[in-house]
Amino acid sequence: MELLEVLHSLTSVTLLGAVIFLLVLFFFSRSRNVEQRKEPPGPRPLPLIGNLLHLDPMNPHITLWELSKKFGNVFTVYLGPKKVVVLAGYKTVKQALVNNADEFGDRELIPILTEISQEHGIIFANGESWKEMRRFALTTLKDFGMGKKISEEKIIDECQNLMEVFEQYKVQLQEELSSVIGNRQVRVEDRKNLPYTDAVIHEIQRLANIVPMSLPHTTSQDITFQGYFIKKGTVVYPLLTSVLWDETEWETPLSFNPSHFLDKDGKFVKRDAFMPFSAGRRACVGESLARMELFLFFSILLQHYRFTPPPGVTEDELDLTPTLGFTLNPSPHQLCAHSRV
Ligand code: HEM
Repeated sequence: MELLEVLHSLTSVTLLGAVIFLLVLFFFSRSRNVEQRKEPPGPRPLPLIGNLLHLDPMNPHITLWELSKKFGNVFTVYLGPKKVVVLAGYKTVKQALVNNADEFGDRELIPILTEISQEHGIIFANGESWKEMRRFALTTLKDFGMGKKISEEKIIDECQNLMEVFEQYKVQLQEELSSVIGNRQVRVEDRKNLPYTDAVIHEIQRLANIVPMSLPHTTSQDITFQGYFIKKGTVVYPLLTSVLWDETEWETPLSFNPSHFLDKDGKFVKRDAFMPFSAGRRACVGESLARMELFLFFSILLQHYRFTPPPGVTEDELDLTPTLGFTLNPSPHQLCAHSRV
């Protein structure tokens, strides 16, 4: 009987010891894991709503940009229950999208959109289908004449239609034609001789920042990035606002300054942090076409018209605050176009 009791108490002690041992083991392995898998920091989320209360719904990109100043260039926010890793600043966004293009190159698939597109198309697709469609789109755009004569003619036609619309309002002639362009038709090849116009267009794109959070990416595999562990399938926002307005890259990040793109002799200079079309394997497919359109529309319109606020409104009174939709758009407002010819 006594022997049984001794055995019984021995078993209890052994069991207790084993449990304590396992607990200690679990604790240490967990803390080592946490150490190894340090996740990007971020504001403390609330259950269900996450960090939604931290975000300005009208300007989420601005709030995220401000949060990056507090939590660093790689940080986590919860949009409701959804975890998002935000990448901020030119160097970090470039390191992720260009140097780690494969790991950060998948698109977040939004269920309703994938349902509609059946995962075909380019924007909301991944894998082989995306690769094929992207290649096809780029080839087709090239065949269609992206950057060549055919599309140039089409864009010029469109621009003339737009000018006819202005003409209907019998706009007033007020200023002379730009001395750089003169009276003849502007062509794409004129861009290199119009460094100031080119710099102004770039500066508008930089400051206007029309796709402020790019499009959502996801990680295609686990990755340790700048010392932080990011799990495969995590949604990633490359915060283009923080690139286009990066204080370490631009002399006057928040004010309009075409000199950002001009050297001391007035020649156009490219800037690495000019990334409105994003970068890496998911960068905008339509960049060349969009750049050509912007140049032709802008220079032809300015060649023919001088734009002013409507009578009774000063330039300072114009509300240029953009409205947030899929992209940042100008809010509707009235302008006067005064014919210059
Ligand atoms: C000023 C005009 C434009 C801007 C600022 C712009 C900007 C962007 C940005 C920031 C992205 C996301 C890239 C990323 O996920 O990292 C994108 C993707 C894309 N853009 Fe544009 N875009 C413009 C015009 C166009 C045009 C004219 C086209 C079509 C001809 C186009 C087609 C696309 C496509 C298909 C994608 C998805 C690429 C992919 O997921 O592989 N874009 N664009």
